Amino acid sequence: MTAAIEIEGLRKTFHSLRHGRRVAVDGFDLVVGAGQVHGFLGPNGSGKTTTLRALLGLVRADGGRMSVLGAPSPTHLPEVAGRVGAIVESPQFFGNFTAHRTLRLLAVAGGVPVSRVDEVLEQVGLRDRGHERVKGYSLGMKQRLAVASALLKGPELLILDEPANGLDPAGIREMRDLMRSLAAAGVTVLVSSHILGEIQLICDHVTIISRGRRVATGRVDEVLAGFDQHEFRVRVAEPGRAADLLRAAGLPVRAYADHLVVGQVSDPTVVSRVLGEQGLWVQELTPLRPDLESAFLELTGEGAHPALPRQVDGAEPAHGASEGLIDLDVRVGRDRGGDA
Ligand SMILES: Nc1ncnc2c1ncn2[C@@H]1O[C@H](COP(=O)(O)OP(=O)(O)OP(=O)(O)O)[C@@H](O)[C@H]1O
Repeated sequence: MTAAIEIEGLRKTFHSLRHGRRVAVDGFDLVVGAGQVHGFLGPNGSGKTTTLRALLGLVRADGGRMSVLGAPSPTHLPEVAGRVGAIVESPQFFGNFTAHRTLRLLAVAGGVPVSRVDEVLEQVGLRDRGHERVKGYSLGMKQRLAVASALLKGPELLILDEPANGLDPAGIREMRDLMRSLAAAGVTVLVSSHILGEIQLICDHVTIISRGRRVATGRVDEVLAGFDQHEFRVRVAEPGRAADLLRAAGLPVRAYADHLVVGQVSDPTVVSRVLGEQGLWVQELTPLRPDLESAFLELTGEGAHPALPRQVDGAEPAHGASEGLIDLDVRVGRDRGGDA
């Protein structure tokens, strides 16, 4: 697998008079294969933005090795900068400019043919509104304009930090469709988010960070498989008696108002046979698949279950580069200051 992004052992600690020492990223590893749509998940403050900023040379890492499209980062980023689009936090645009004018200026500044402006406006679904002033745009439209600006140079790798942040459900759906169409066009996408349902719908791979460390990585279905407890929802007349029978057969059972949840079911016919043999006919027998949200909550500490693995991470570490700061054409939003 060709890696579009490799991070190995990234470390970053912030020091400030007000908050003292704050370890943001603590030996973090990430590998994004070319062609993947890779979700980068973590709770607030877990180190996602710091990781992306370090990768893009916007903050100096304390240690670790990184590469982008094979180029050691940040030292050799300029060599691949033209092939990478990135949006780290919400970019600011001049409200009095139209999207068209904004993009035209960015195209000229970036040495990109201005004919790209209409193409990217079309790509993000803003072509009809491209001659309106940005100050009249919804948040979702501004986010799409940000993506359009990152697409101007036709990047093969797109890095998006929380693109769905603050969007309403319609805006999130638009962003999801946009990312899907980019993926279909062969763009590798790394997208950070804490909106898990969206990530599950969009991404084929996922890496989960908690307190600056990777706690899971892999294909979404592989990560979820680690959390499959083979549970089934069972509806049956006389649920009390059914629960006793199933427990006597050695299966863990949780009773709810109108159904039972039976665990460790490797073969569902066992459930129907145990109950059917005693004249209890099963009305519903539905597998309960783990979703990314429950896996995330287990891995990041909230709702942790002692019986579940805390670490489902079996990936190989990445190999990358050294340190130093460079200037990369990245759309950056609010800067929280601190040491860089
Ligand atoms: N410039 C800075 N100065 C001091 N501390 C910082 C700075 N940037 C980040 N931090 C701290 O580093 C930790 C990780 O923050 P980071 O923004 O990387 O997390 P995140 O996962 O992106 O969270 P969110 O989803 O809330 O943006 C937090 O404790 C944060 O307060």
